[in-house]
Amino acid sequence: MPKPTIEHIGSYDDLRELHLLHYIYSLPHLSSLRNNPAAVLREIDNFSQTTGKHLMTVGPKKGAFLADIIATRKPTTVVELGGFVGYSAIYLGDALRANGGKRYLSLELNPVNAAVANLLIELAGLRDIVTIHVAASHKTLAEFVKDNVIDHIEVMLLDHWKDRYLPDLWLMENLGLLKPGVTVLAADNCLRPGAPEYLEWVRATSEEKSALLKRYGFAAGSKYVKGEELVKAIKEGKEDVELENVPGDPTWVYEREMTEFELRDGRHDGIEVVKVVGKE
Ligand SMILES: C[S@@+](CC[C@H](N)C(=O)[O-])C[C@H]1O[C@@H](n2cnc3c(N)ncnc32)[C@H](O)[C@@H]1O
Repeated sequence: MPKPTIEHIGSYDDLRELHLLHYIYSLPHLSSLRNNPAAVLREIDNFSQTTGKHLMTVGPKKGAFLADIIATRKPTTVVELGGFVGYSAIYLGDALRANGGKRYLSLELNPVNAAVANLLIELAGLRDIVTIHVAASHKTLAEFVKDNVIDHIEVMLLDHWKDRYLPDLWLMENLGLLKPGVTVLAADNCLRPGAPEYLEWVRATSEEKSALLKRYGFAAGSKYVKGEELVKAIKEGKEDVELENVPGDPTWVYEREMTEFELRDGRHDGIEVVKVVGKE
């Protein structure tokens, strides 16, 4: 009988996400990892060192930087786009709990990655605070609005595929999820592999952003359902509404800062932190 073909299992062709699970669950000291987020994170890092299989997690340095944002802002809810095997959810879910927060919502497209993450989050004892939502981020964000799961973003980690950073920001600009003086967006990998379109947008003036929208082919007065109309359509359960590529709102004003981190190979990556200031 021919083997069934499953086009995508994990994010890596060698299924290292599944090897990671075997590695962790074969550890002789597994019981010492239970309800111990730091120990689970240490073992995820050890897996890469021991096997030479790199995992695209935020890792300890960027994890500490992001945890500091949570300690400073003390959000009730954190949303992350791109959960992978749960490293950032464990790191930041733990930081959120330590700072009085209640919900860490992790959005992950790939169900196999989500299954791995769920087991590791459970092992770390964070089941009560971290939930994983399996779908493309734009769909889950719209569902959150429809079901009143969130009415604004407090702290968000953007760490999914880099070409989705900007369309998802545009969606949030339209859905009223950005709250001046409150919302902080931390976008990983802005230098490597890089998210140039996202950086260009959050650094542009409103005139420059209007010009960018034209460049992206959004003609003025085009028929996209935007802003409050889009929120209404989502709440009414309309299914044919465009979510994946909604033109951004050029009037949002952002303050931004890039923090650089040295990677294992000596090259640099950066997290762009954007604070929502208001609207022009
Ligand atoms: C860089 S990894 C995330 C790493 C994770 N934040 C960590 O530090 O452990 C990117 C993840 O984003 C997921 N992803 C990519 N595009 C997505 C989308 N549109 N919605 C949700 N998840 C997405 C991929 O399946 C992958 O697991």
